[in-house]
Amino acid sequence: MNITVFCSAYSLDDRYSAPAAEFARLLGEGGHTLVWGGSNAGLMGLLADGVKAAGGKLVGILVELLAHKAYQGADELVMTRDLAERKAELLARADAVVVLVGGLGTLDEVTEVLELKKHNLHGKPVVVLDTEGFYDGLRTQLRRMDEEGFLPRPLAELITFADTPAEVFTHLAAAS
Ligand SMILES: C/C(=C\CNc1ncnc2c1ncn2[C@@H]1O[C@H](COP(=O)(O)O)[C@@H](O)[C@H]1O)CO
Repeated sequence: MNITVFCSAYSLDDRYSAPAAEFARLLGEGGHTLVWGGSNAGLMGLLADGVKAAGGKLVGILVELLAHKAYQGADELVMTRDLAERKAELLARADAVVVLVGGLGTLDEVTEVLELKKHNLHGKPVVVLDTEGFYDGLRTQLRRMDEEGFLPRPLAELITFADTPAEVFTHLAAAS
């Protein structure tokens, strides 16, 4: 399975990096391919190192403006002209999307994927690994949208949340 992952470009403490490393190991050992932003920065680099060490493949979708942060050792690197083109490519290459902890870049990516799914422009599973309750706020906001009529279809059809790396793969298996 090609699994597109959105996550932080910053180095984070063990609370966040250990579950990301565990997720990377499971992805690689499962024989999956990591599709990601193609950077060696922070959690993105840790993720790629972990997938590679566990025998998985790496497909990096880079953007010209961040080419100097390219991960060395990917199986394939795709250069895109701008962030919009990169987001489209990250989704086009995915069988499923997984979201790890991250900042504005990650939030932008997952929001776009959900908006496209809302309009039935794709039907790919989207699973959030909610490490340390990092996404409690997002969960609350999305639930409120669901309960108060801001979504055209049930939230559960758009996104699922997992508490552990292993649970992410349980959700992905159930969706495929
Ligand atoms: C942090 C530094 C450079 C950032 N380099 C990036 N390289 C590749 N992809 C990136 C980078 N920054 C953001 N992205 C994309 O957004 C997500 C991470 O953003 P966040 O704001 O950290 O959550 C990630 O999924 C990428 O696709 C300087 O060292």
